[in-house]
Amino acid sequence: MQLLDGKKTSNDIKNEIAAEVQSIKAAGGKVPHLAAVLVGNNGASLTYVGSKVKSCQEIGFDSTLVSLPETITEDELLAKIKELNEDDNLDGYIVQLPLPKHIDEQKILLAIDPDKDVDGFHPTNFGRMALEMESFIPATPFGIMELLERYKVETAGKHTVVIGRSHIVGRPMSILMSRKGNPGDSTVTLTHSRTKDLAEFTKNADIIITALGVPEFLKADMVKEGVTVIDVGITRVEDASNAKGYVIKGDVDFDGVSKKASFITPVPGGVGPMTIAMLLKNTLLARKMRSARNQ
Ligand SMILES: Nc1nc(=O)c2c([nH]1)NC[C@@H]1CN(c3ccc(C(=O)N[C@@H](CCC(=O)O)C(=O)O)cc3)C=[N+]21
Repeated sequence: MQLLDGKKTSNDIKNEIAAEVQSIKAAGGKVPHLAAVLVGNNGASLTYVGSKVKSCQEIGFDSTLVSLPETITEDELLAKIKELNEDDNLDGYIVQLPLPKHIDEQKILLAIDPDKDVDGFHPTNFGRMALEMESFIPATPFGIMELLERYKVETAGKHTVVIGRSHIVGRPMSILMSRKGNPGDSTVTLTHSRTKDLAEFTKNADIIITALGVPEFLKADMVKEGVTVIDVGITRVEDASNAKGYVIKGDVDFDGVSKKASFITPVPGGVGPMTIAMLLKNTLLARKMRSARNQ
């Protein structure tokens, strides 16, 4: 069994990006600038946005945290987005999800300039991804593709089963794995909450990518020998014995499934850290695209 070490790989990627930032600086260019918009103060969101800002500092990016009150109206948020779109000093930004219920998420995502949409959530970027054109690829699926590539997991002709059809993980993942190329060229089954006999699919899968949010859902008797398992689940489970008051659980019963797997991601330290690294990679791409357009 080979562990797909997201923590180590994300550090490698961050070092590669940091080196590129140094050469941009040496050539007198502008360093990439990422902004994160955070509405309200959900605990998990604060943690993620915090580590995004910290990572920017580590690798020499400029970063801006736009912190807005939970009570902000949709129009006020749209005005803020217009401002970010027009800011010539900004290469890319993300609007941290989920947003408060009184705000229409789709309306917000549509307002983001696709050239600054480093999350790759705008329909333009999603469409470009599906059509195998150059685009920003959503950071979590992008991170999974990068892990598969760096660890040389064979995907061509393999049966990939994706669990979960969310717009930010499951659906894009199913598209990316079916695209031409390496990683890719996979035969994909996208399963979800209405799927009957899920285990009949997972038992026949060469690669399982699970983004469900149900702790330890995938058990050893649901997978075949030699399977590759990518665990995108991160659920905070209360645990008084832990200093933080919670532990993070993935969708996979790691102890059981890892005994049968050829490759497997841990949680934490798997897909999560890769997500941040690939967001930085998208921001670097955004900067290069802007400088090619002479801005
Ligand atoms: N617009 C937007 N873009 C996102 O990319 C986005 C988002 N909204 N909303 C929430 C999800 C979730 N997400 C994670 C990022 C890093 C870790 C991560 O680094 N996890 C660590 C553990 C971190 C912890 O202690 O909680 C790990 O798995 O090792 C997890 C989850 C990005 N998301």
